[in-house]
Amino acid sequence: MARGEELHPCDSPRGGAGQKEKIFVSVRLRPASERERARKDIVTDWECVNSTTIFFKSSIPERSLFPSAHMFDRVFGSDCSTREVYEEGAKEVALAVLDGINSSIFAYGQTSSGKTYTMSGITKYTVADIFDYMEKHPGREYTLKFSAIEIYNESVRDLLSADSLPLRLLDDPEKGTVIEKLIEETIEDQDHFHELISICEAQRQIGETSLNEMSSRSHQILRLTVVSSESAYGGAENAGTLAASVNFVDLAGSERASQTLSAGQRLKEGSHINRSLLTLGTVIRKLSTGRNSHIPYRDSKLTRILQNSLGGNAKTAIICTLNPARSHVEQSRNTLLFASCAKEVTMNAHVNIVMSDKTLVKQLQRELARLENEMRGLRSSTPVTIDSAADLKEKELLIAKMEMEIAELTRQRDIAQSKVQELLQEKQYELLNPEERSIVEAMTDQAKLGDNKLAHEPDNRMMERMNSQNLLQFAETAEDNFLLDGSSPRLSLTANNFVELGPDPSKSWEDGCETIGEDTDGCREVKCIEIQERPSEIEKKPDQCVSPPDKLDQKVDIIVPVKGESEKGTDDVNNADADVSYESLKKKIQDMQKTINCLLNLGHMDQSPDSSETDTCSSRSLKVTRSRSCRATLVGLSKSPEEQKTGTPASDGSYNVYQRTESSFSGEVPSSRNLPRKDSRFSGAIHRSNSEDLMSLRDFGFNGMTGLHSKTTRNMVPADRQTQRGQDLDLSTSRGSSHPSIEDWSSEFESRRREIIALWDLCDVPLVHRSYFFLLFRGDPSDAVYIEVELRRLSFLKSTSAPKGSQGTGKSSSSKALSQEREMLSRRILKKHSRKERESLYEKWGVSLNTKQRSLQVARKLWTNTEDIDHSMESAQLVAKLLGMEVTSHVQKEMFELSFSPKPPINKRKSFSWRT
Ligand SMILES: Nc1ncnc2c1ncn2[C@@H]1O[C@H](COP(=O)(O)OP(=O)(O)OP(=O)(O)O)[C@@H](O)[C@H]1O
Repeated sequence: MARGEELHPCDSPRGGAGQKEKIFVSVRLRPASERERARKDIVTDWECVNSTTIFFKSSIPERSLFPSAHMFDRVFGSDCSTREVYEEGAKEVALAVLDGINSSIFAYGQTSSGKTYTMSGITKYTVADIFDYMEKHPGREYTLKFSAIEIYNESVRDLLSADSLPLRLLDDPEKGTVIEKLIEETIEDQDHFHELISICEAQRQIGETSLNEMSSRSHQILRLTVVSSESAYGGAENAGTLAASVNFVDLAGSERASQTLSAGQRLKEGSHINRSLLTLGTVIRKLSTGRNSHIPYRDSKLTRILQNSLGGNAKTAIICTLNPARSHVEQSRNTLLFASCAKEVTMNAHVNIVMSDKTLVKQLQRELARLENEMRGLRSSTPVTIDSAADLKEKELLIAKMEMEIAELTRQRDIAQSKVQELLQEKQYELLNPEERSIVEAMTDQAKLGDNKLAHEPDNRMMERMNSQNLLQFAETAEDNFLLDGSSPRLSLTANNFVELGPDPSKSWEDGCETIGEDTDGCREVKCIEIQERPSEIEKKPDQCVSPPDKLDQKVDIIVPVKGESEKGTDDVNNADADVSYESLKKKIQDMQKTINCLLNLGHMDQSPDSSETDTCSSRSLKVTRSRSCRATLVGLSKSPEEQKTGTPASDGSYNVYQRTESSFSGEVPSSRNLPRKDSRFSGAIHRSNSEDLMSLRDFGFNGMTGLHSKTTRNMVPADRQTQRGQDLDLSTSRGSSHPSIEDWSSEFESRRREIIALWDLCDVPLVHRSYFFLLFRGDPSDAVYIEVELRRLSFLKSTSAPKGSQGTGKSSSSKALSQEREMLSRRILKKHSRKERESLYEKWGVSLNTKQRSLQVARKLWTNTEDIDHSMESAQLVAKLLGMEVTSHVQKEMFELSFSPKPPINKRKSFSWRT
């Protein structure tokens, strides 16, 4: 059985650490020796009647008056083994040392009664059990130390020391009495311990031989000290090092000096022996009374050294040994008298934890926290509760009053707001030209055709937004206007701006102002494309782009009444049937939106040579119309010839395909059938069919570029396949094929490179750039995208640097749109810089700071000075749009990102600088 479980103080039947308990007293009657039996002296008057009672059965009449029965904690008869005595009379106390409790085992009795015989066995068994326990608990660290002293004639001698010099006793404020210079041997194993015991016995016999051959007249104290590491006890809560000692005290014979001593040296010896024994008796007797009287520990070396083991912090067991011979009956009776006294002594043992400073601090902190909690508890239990309740009631009244005030103020504010709105609406309406008024009236009529009650609310919101925008415009500075104009996502009818839906129309006019001011992105193209790709979601998304009529010069903001998600809450309050009519309302709003689109596109279509745009009103699949900015990204609105025939997407539907003619810079506009195509996947590319394609290219100012390829059509490299460098690239020279051969690409590459070289000359591109480009891009299929970028870039440079009037006559409107697009992109890029940074850039670029005309300059500078903008992917994408490319495929993204990277990678191809 594990000793810790068996003898832990808490589990002990005799009480745990810190609890009062009596000294465990047992009596052992040794058997008669052979010699004693031979002398017929064995007649014994003692009989152990049971395990706790020894009986005196004297046949001598004069002794019959003595008490005949004595009870102790345990009585061992002559037939009991030492093992039994250890197990039942000493083990529990001895092994308490493993739990950090000091303990002592005394052997008391007259000479030759068996003290040494018993104590040596108990010491041996104890050590064996300690080692056994340590082996069963390898995770704990134990240190076992051993020391041995002999007290003879009130002189303390170290039995482990070779010399016989007496040791001094010192008083330590913490430890009590300590023996100076006492040797403490660390015991490695049981064999080591037995060696040490042999040394002690040898030392003791040397002394005894010189003094008294017949009897042991000295007191021997063997001390085992067990130190266990912190982990051995209790975990973090009770962390600390345990340190305790167990004393095995083999006392000198207790017979009276008169019986053994006569005179001279022997008398002195006897008095000293008795002094320790007598003091021990006195101490035990005084302790047994329980009175708070003086205990004379310091009267002898023995009691002084064993002070703790006798009346303090220790567990103690006393084994009183009896000589069975009738001739020693007096001494035996004295021994029993001593045992009876000792039985009454109460001890107060507790665990000895040697705490580290850290542990002590933690414990003190815990104690402090506990005391603070107690104090708080005391405070809270004081009669403050009445005041608190009164305070609470007062505050509740105050809150109720404030709520009423808030409600009144809100009502007044609403009234004021509605008055302001009415005034602004009137004023705004007056500012509209007749055509704009008719548009607004048409919108209003359209709304009135449905549910008047429901239609009014969006109208009001629309006007709110109009008003808010006007207010905003007046508030902006020139610098802010430059960055905000065209980038806010509101619907704006202006000759120089595109039309786009604004933010959530359900928000108040104050919110609208904030939203407009904050939404600098303004890029709704992606949403438009998503809607296009997932027709089922169209009706859920109010964001639609409307192309503005170019002839409108005056800037007027019109908010199309659109029901947003957040509006539902208002309807719930204002209209009990809101949930039921929500779908119908949404449909009406969509119809209205369609009407607006039609109205607005009428103006636009007047200028368009192709009437396919009218499909935006009539075709279900083309509900989403576009602003000019959207045009750069909206794709796939029209079906390809293949799709028209089969009803399925053309080719594999996975890459950008566009076609160009080879007659460079001719300025001719290709027919709609030869314009770039785009299928759904790369929705951001600029390629579209028919009129969309035409407008797209015009808008971006790529007339020269499209004309450039008028003779030989070609396909762009599929973007997703560009990621697989080294693999065959599918190219085609025919419109219907999407898988061109390597031969086709080679001739294509040569042709394009010639174009590039020609453009370099026209654009006066530095030789360094030309050299790098020429060396790096030498016809690998994956070069297609780089070649394409360079061509576009050069086309742009050419178109923007060429003198006015040299770019063809039919370009003005698309050039204007391109200019607007560049402005918008430039603003978005520059918005990423602080005002200070922007101004320093303008200064660096020599761009005018005071008018909006600078936008074109800024766009051009951003085109050629990409190192001046931040290196984020978003900026790269915006610059890509400036280049007229849509960064949707992995390779393109990668390319632009790397082009912007301040630390170019090892791959030179990727690190090619696109700057001129
Ligand atoms: N229980 C016992 N069984 C057998 N022999 C015993 C027993 N107790 C003691 N003896 C023997 O009795 C003799 C005296 O024992 P021991 O030396 O232990 O007595 P003692 O009390 O220590 O005497 P002293 O006070 O002189 O040292 C020894 O020879 C020992 O072997």
